[in-house]
Amino acid sequence: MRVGDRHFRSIWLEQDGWSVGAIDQRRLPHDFVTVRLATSDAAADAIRSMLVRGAPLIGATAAYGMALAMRADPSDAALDEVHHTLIGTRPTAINLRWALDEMRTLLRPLPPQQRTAAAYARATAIAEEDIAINQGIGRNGLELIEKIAATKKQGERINVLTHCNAGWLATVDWGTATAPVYLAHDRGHSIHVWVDETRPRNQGASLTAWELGHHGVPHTVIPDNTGGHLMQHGMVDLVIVGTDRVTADGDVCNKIGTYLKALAAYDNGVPFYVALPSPTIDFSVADGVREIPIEQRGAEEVTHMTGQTADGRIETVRIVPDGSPVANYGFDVTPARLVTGLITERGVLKPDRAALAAAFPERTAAAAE
Ligand SMILES: CSC[C@H]1O[C@H](OP(=O)(O)O)[C@H](O)[C@@H]1O
Repeated sequence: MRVGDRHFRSIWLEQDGWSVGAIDQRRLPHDFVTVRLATSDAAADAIRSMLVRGAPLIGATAAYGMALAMRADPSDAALDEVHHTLIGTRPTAINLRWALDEMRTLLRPLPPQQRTAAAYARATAIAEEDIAINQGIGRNGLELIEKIAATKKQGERINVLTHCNAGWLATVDWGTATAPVYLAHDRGHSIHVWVDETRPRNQGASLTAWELGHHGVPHTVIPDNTGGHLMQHGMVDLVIVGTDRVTADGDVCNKIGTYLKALAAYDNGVPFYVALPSPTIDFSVADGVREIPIEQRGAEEVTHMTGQTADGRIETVRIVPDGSPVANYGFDVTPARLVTGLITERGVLKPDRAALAAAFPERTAAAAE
């Protein structure tokens, strides 16, 4: 998407045809820095450190990581080792496992000498597919926004609330939750986004606000605890969030705090939508609260904050007393009963097994094998 007068994706194949470029999202919003990943270990470190983050993007990065590994050593042992290394980087987003299993299923039967070219072709296809899927999500979500626009006076603002970053930075391009917003804005609708800052890593304040600002979308950054108040006062027309894993029964795992937004939305009759590409559906699990592994990240993400001083220096400061214990759960699960609809590339679906199976029969067949 747009960064000033240039267009970027979140990940790309470099001119050399084999190394991988990515935006260092840890440096945003203060510095726009790109990096070149030249080994599968560098790809794994990029995922672990959240240099790249967002369910679809870590899947695409892992796919390219396997291609980098095959370029270095296309043996069976190397294939198994890189699959094991990459799948262990982050446990919650199912896109990571989906992409790695796709790659291994493709590569395993091939003679080693054919694996590198096949790996790069499939990794590139996964990235291109993500863009096309997100454009489909955008079109299907736009219909929801335009239905709301039709109930408002000419030019009256449509207010969307989102949590964390499910924007183009969380995918290869366009984003999931933001794709309908970008399309609505580009079509001239008066759309505004309440952006949850999303403690502790502040993906909303640092990434979603940065994205929307570069695209010219009106937005307001709010502390995480504000959404319920806004909904009580009729200031939110709909909530659209992303997700890291949706179960066969429609439970939604997403950034910590999403469940609380869903409860507030349910209590105030605000439509709560989740935007997702089909690789985010995990047909092998039903009960999200009990079956989805929730990543716990380091205490330093809670005890410290990083920001920019008035004279432009980047500083990290402690905000929690030394010695105070910390819990840092990265995700939570919103039960399907709190979800109004799932915005997918194949339409807006009810959050239930029958709707998901009907929309994606090929995925349910594969899960049954
Ligand atoms: C389009 S999926 C984005 C999803 O991923 C984020 O998690 P993280 O920033 O930790 O990778 C968050 O849960 C977003 O909703």
